[in-house]
Amino acid sequence: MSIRFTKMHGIGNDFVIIDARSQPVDWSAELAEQIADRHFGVGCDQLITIHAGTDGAAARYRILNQDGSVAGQCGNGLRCVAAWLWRDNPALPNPLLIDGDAGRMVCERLADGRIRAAIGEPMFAPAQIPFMADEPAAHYLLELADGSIDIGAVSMGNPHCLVVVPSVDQAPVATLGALLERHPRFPDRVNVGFAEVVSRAAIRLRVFERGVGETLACGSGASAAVAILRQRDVVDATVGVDLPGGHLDISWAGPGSTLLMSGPAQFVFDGIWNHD
Ligand SMILES: N[C@H](CCC[C@H](N)C(=O)O)C(=O)O
Repeated sequence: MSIRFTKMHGIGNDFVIIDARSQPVDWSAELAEQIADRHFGVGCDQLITIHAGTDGAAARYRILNQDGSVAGQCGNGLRCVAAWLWRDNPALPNPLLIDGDAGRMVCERLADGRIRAAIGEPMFAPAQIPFMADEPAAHYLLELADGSIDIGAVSMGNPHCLVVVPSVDQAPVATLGALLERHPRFPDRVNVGFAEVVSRAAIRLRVFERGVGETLACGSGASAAVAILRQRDVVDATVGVDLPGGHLDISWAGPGSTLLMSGPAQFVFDGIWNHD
C-alpha cells in the first residue's frame, strides 16, 4: 500500500502530514508508530492527518504522537497544516478556520511569512487538564520518590506541566521529563516544559513531549509556559520564547481571551510511503 505525504516542520518539531480526504488512511497507533520510525519509516515527532472540514472550517486535523498516542493539540503542527492547506488551494481565505479535538483554531498568514494561530484559551481547571488536584493553583507541589517539586499545570487542548529552572542548559530534561510525563497525578500523561525566565518579555524553554521525548520545539508547550508564567504575573502579555529549534512569539491578554502563537512553518519534501 502506498500513501502520499508531506514532510514539514515547525522550528525543528517535525511532522508527516497526510491528506486523508484524497486517500484511504487507516488512522491508528500502528500507522503512526510505523511512519514515525526514523529508521524503518519516514520519521517524525507527530503524524498529522487532514480531514474534511464542517461548519465553515477549511479542514479538520488530527494528531498522533510518535508512540501512537492521540494528542488533542499540536501548535507547531497546526501552523504546518495551515501552510499545507494554502499551498494545496491558494484560493482559501486568510485567516483560515481549522478544527481539531481542542476546538476551532484560526490561522493567519502574516506579512513576514510566519503564521499566527489562535489556539484557544488556556484551561487551568484540574479536571480540564486533566490533573489530580482539588482546585486550580498557580503552583502545585508534586511528590516524587526522593522529594517533591514545584510545578504549574495547564491545558492548551493537551496537558502540560511546567518546571521553572535557573538554566535550561542544565535542566534534567531527559530524566525528570520522563518521570513527570508519567506521574500518576496526570491520568493521561503530560508534556513537560522546563522554562528559564530571562525577563518579563523573554523565556528559554525545553520540552519533553508526551509520547515522543524531548523535541526541538513544542508550540503548545511554549503557549502553556507563557500561560502559567502569566498567571503567576512573572511575564507580560507578549513573550518571546526561545526553544532549541527556534523562536516563537506568544501573546495572551489573560482570562477570557484566546492565546496567540506566531511562528514559521516549513515544507521539507513530498513523498510516497510504501508499506505492507
Ligand atoms: N506531544 C503532544 C502533541 C504535540 C505537541 C507539540 N508538537 C506542539 O507543537 O504543540 C501531546 O501529546 O499532547
